[in-house]
Amino acid sequence: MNITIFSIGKLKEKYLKQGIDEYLKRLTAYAKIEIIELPDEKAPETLSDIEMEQIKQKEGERILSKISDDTHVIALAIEGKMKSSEQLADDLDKLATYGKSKIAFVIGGSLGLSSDVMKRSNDTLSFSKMTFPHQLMRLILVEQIYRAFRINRGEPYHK
Ligand SMILES: C[S@@+](CC[C@H](N)C(=O)[O-])C[C@H]1O[C@@H](n2cnc3c(N)ncnc32)[C@H](O)[C@@H]1O
Repeated sequence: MNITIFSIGKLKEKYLKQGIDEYLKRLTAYAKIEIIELPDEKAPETLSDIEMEQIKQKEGERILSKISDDTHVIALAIEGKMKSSEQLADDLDKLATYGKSKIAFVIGGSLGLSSDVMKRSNDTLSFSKMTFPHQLMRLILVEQIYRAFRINRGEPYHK
């Protein structure tokens, strides 16, 4: 399985980078996984609704230009579907069974994902009603992908 995580904005915090690198290393035993970081648009504090939409639109175009038609896209969104770790594991297992080998997870920038990205997405994933910073979201996501593979292989992992 080829998993790509598209993420808007730079990863700046060293402690998060170390955590993400650790899970990426562990994941090499299960899948080909890479993170593609795409530049964010400057978003000053005071923006009109139209300006916010334009920013999301531009960031969304950057994401969509990198995604091939045969990719199964899962958008991370607060208002997305909440799933257990076992459900995510089952989703990945089913995708592999049905021959879907290219999976993309998409993490938005400070304003979230554009409507075009949401439309292109085959599924959505919410990690709760809380808002997480995109950098931390990456770490949580790679841990959950790792957990999913461990569950699917029946391998022990701390509960
Ligand atoms: C700082 S958040 C954006 C917040 C923005 N106001 C919104 O409503 O989407 C940056 C990105 O992290 C991801 N994210 C943050 N919290 C999340 C959550 N609880 N569940 C799923 N994704 C989340 C989403 O992809 C979001 O676009």
